Amino acid sequence: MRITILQLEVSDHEPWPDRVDRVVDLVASCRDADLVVLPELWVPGAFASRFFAEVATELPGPIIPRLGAVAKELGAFIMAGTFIERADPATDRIGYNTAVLLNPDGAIAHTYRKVHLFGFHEGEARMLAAGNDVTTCRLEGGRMTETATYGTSTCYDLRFPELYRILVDQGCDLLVIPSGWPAQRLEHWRVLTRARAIENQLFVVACNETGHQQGVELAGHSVVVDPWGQVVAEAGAGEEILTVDIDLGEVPRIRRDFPVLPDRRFRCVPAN
Ligand SMILES: NC(=O)CCC(=O)C(=O)O
Repeated sequence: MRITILQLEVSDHEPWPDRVDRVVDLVASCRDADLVVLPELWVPGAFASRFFAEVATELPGPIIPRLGAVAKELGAFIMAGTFIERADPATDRIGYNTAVLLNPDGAIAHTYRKVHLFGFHEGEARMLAAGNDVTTCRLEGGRMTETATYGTSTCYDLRFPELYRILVDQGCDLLVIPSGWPAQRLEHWRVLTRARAIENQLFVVACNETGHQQGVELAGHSVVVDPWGQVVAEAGAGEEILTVDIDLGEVPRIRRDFPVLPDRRFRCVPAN
């Protein structure tokens, strides 16, 4: 399976409508990918909370159909990153931080509302509503010759390992993590992406932003980690397109040869 990560520069100096046009063109250039992956909240910027209300939309909104048309043209899945999905106006929250997967027909195949909101009472933690559902989606068709069980989580979720056990219990072998992770905590990113791959014995595809938003420097260093915890490919600090071929057959091989998961003793229950 060929995966292309678009590690986008998302900086305050670029007006977001310009970025949307630029990114749609970039995605359209990914001609040989089975799956194209975009980062978290790349339209406003993960830390550019002053734009959240302005870009909030019901799904699909104006941008996702443009990417859907590209998915159809490429015959590829597009993990379109995350969007501010407008919430019920009766609540005091603008919306959800929602990850959207498009299938090769250009339709929405899966959504995931970020469960753990970042900011400790500021930023998205104050402005957005948390999701509760953790589900997987089968990837087959399009250009793909194999099938994957796709699961996703968003950025800060990486710090909560119990979420990933729910995905593993649903057969997840490909974990895609759109992110807006700051440079200040790059070493946490490196350790946690590998830890999630090792403990769950699956592929981790983590797509980060780069650039500067509201005084925060984003780390870049998007990464693909195999189910043994080895880094298959890692981007640098700037905007970059990273293409990698993975063999999903490694997941059942490693789970068979080093069968850690059946030794689990505890199961997770939602905290609230
Ligand atoms: N966008 C985010 O969720 C940022 C998470 C973060 O900075 C951290 O976990 O550290």
